[in-house]
Amino acid sequence: MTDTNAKETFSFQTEVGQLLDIVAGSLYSNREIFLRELISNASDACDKLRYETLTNPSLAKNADQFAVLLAADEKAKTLSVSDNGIGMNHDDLLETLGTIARSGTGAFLEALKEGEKGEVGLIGQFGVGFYSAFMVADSVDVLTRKAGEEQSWLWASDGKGQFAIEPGNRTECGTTVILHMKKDAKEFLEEARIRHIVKTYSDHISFPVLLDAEPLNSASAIWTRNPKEVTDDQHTEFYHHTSHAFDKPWLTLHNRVEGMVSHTSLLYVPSSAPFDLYDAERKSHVKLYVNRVFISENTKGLIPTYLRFLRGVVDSEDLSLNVSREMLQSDPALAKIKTALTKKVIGALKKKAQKAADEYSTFWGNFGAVFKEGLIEDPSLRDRILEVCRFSSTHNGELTSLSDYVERSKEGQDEIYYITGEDAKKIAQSPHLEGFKAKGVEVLLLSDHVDEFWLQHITEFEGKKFKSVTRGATNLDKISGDENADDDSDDDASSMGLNELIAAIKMELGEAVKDVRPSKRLTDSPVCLIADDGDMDVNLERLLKQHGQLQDGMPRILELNPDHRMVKKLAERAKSEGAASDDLLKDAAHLLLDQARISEGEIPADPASFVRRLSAVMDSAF
Ligand SMILES: Nc1ncnc2c1ncn2[C@@H]1O[C@H](COP(=O)(O)OP(=O)(O)OP(=O)(O)O)[C@@H](O)[C@H]1O
Repeated sequence: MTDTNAKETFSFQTEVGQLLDIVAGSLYSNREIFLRELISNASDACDKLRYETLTNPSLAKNADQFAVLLAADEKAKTLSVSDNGIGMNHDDLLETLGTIARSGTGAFLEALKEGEKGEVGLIGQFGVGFYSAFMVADSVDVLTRKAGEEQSWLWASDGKGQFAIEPGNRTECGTTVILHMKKDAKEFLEEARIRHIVKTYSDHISFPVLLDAEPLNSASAIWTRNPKEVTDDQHTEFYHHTSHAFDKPWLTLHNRVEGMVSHTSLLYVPSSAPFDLYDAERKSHVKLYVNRVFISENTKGLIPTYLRFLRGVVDSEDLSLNVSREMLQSDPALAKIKTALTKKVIGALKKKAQKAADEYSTFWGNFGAVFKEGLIEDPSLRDRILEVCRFSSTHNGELTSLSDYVERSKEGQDEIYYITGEDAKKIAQSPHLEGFKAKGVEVLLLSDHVDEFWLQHITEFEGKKFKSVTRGATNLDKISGDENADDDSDDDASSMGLNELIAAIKMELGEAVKDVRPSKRLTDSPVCLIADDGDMDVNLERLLKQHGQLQDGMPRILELNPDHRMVKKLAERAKSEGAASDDLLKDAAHLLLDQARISEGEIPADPASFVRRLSAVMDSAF
């Protein structure tokens, strides 16, 4: 229990202390953003209380009159920001105004650690929330009372390592933040300055922001305005406010849908990837409003998880206000909104991809891996999703669509070739590609984990089957390739001794390989490993092993390049008398297998034996 009469003193969390040192000492030119942050918090508090009053109307007497009040006292040198929102109790104060609550603040500190001191200028972009008050104030008081509770509290700090909490004397719920302004920050007490700051940064706030009872902002939710009347700067401010991001929106989608389930959506695609994009929870971050009433930050069932990079709001008057957040998730109307939004977003991406391929590549670099999850998750929209997917390929350094790939495919080519792996640069160098490159046959280079998985679900595109170049036999002969690049390897395997070499290698390697055979896909490298047609692709096997979902891999097929000088020499040796007891041939069999493994980025199965054999072979060369 808290002793309600005593004044208690606490130390800030270490990171807050560090942050406050930076904030308080900064002669930062954009200090005015402190007001944006405080108004944003006040507006969030009103949103929260308005939601609570849906189920408990007695919580707010003036539920229709939520507002943010600003008051400047030039004599006392104080500026106060008040709201009649949810308020905070003793525990809330301890939890939030003493620790780092917002992700942006943590990111700011990280950037600061990595970067130069000059990066302090980034405060404006990151926004450090409540703590930015200390850029302009010597000390800050917070007088607050939580809705539904009798006790109010006064939090006070000079931002120098400690803060105090004691009982306060507030009669209504809500919060007042009182800033005791620094000498050099008196400008922020001037009416004109305040008016300008609010208009610049907080016009989108949907509650009235009043200075001496005079409204300073439009106080209409930005998404309810005519899209043509919202400027880019206003969008950016709203995007920052609603998503706690600090970049600019790459794409803005503002739509109104009338019909069975009417709704307005204002969605943003960020221009850089948010921190939590790959969090296990895969949360959506689009806020749901019902008839202007804020419902939830992360409503499940509103946005598909593969569009979790979207930010913004959706507001519908056709959802019920009188059900819990959980029940709302299973409302069929919500599912209809989700489908409509998804189609809109994919449609807009398609347009961007067609009209601004360069920009689209940047988007794809940020979010492509997440977006491709939709190929698995959303079978009903698979074709539309596939249409806007882009892939690296051996064609050139640019991304390609599947349709363009198909258009470029060679005569007789009825497959879409791909190679998967973890590192785009490495797979581009893979020996498996040699034969394809020589024939000018394009191969998709797929380096996202998700690629392995959607390829299990989608087997063809425009009548052409997807085919891994690291699995099964290749049929490059039937494809008419580029001039002079045709394979003219000597097929007389027996006269070369190739059959004998293959037999010797098989004998020596035993069950370590599934088969040994001449290769059609190699031109420069002597060997490579291939998965058999029915077996698991090499990269998928590697991924599953990494995640502990697979113990042992399948034996692979070892392919030899019959045109390679070393293979030819070995073949000659295999043909000669005494081959059966030729130690060098035996060592070479193991070394070839290890070499194929190494070229895939793996380590030899038995590194000690590998080194011994390598030494023996090198030794015999001198
Ligand atoms: N006026 C207020 N009324 C009620 N709670 C507030 C108010 N101002 C701040 N808080 C509480 O303090 C917390 C910390 O605020 P701060 O501005 O530092 O970060 P934040 O607003 O949580 O960050 P983000 O903007 O990323 O959500 C808020 O989450 C909120 O719980």
